[in-house]
Amino acid sequence: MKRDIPERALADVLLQLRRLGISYGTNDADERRWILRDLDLSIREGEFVTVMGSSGAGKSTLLNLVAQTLQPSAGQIAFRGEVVGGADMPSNPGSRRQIGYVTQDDNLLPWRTVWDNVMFPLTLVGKPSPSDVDRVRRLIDQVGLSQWTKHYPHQLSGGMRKRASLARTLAYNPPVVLMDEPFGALDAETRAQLQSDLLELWASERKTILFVTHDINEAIALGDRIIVLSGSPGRVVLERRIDIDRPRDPELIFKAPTFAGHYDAIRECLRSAGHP
Ligand SMILES: Nc1ncnc2c1ncn2[C@@H]1O[C@H](COP(=O)(O)OP(=O)(O)OP(=O)(O)O)[C@@H](O)[C@H]1O
Repeated sequence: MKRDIPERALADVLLQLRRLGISYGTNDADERRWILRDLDLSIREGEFVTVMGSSGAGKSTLLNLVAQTLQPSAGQIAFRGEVVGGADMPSNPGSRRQIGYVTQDDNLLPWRTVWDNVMFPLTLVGKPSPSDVDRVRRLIDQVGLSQWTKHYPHQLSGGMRKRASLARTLAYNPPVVLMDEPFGALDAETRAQLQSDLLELWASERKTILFVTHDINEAIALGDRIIVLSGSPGRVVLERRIDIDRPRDPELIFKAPTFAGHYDAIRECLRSAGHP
């Protein structure tokens, strides 16, 4: 594996995957098909990690393991040094609440307004406090939907629904946010705007983000670090730190002096992994 990341002290590691693996099949170990195997990854507090890889390499599976919606077949997941998930452990609803998940679909509830959709996760855990309400108002403002709080999802554009979905995920303030190709279906202009807005939100909220994308420009524009998964079973085959200064403008990221070097290295790695 090509790795340009120095070994880091574990002190600032928020999330650690240790020899993580998942397989499907019969109970006979020999017949199981491993989707991910022996995956080691440490993610620092506040880090933005983008995940790339060929189709079927296990990117969504990786997010589902971190979200604990899938049970690993091997290895462990540690959060702030404490093991919260593993092959021999039942899933832990308490640690799941540390994780926000923005999926490819926005998953907004069609019968609720924007305001009620964003409030929804908070209402699940009790009566929202005045500070919760303030936070939701601020998030809706930050994603540019203040004029749309009384509208229903079907009255919004695709980009606006993504914004509402992002605000809803951030509403309960999870330290980790997983994003699975959230902007994949949007037109280029909307996508660039959402990327910028996401970077602003990330800077103000200081979340730790694990973001899956098929778009090399997007991966470079957003990430502190890019990892590429490949193979069957999937493993990390490239890990690359993106040394481009922040704040970044996703639309002009190609002008950064080191952009071409990153782009070529990632493209080459994806090509040899069978990515079109
Ligand atoms: N329940 C399951 N049983 C068996 N195999 C599964 C199951 N779920 C996923 N897989 C397999 O796991 C592999 C990884 O799937 P995953 O969706 O994580 O890939 P991905 O990298 O996100 O792909 P894409 O880029 O196409 O979204 C695929 O080969 C898929 O067929």
